[in-house]
Amino acid sequence: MTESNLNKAIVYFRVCLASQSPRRRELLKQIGVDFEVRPANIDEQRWNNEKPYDYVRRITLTKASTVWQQPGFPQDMPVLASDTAVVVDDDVLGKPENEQESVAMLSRLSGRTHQVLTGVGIMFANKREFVSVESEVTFREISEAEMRHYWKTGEGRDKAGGYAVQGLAASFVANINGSFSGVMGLPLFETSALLQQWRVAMWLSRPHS
Ligand SMILES: Cc1cn([C@H]2C[C@H](O)[C@@H](COP(=O)(O)OP(=O)(O)OP(=O)(O)O)O2)c(=O)[nH]c1=O
Repeated sequence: MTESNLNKAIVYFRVCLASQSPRRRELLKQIGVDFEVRPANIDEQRWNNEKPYDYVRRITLTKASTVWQQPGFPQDMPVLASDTAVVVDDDVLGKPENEQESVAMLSRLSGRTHQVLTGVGIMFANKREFVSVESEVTFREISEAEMRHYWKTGEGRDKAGGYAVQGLAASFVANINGSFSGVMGLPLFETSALLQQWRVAMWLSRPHS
């Protein structure tokens, strides 16, 4: 394929983002991808003894396939989905529903390093691909008063692990080793590489004159 042909292929590659997350929308926009949004709304319950990686992979691919199978979904558009898990001592922290849960989660993260695992999946017809990125995030010690104040700001409410690195919780984060965008919900380097691979594969599978 010549470079000019590949550039033409880029023009008609639109994806569906299977997510209700405003962060994922913002991040995908940042790398210039043309997309529409259809949330998957699936049951995100973790199975007993399911390893964090297996959990993130299953949930990511279930989000993608749920949207792909929606009645009337256009069968010429790939679906992109993602899932983020905050992992501490092999436990996956969910999203806190009240102040008590929020304080309990932040107490587990205070003064130590945890992992944030984000998966990205893409699905088109019978093809699917999955990649994941694990980042190590180190929090300084956080006082209970700070945790309670943080809950009241509302920022931790719909976030895995009860915090958002892109907001006020940046002042808790002493170090990140990995992908900042991955911690925020969509690892941009890996997402863009995945889309680039697909762009080439889809271009090659089209009839050309
Ligand atoms: C750790 C962390 C998570 N988050 C967010 C990203 C995700 O929106 C959310 C993780 O929950 P997810 O279940 O991965 O995503 P979601 O339910 O918000 O959206 P959908 O399933 O429809 O795609 O937490 C941040 O915004 N910043 C952070 O620092």
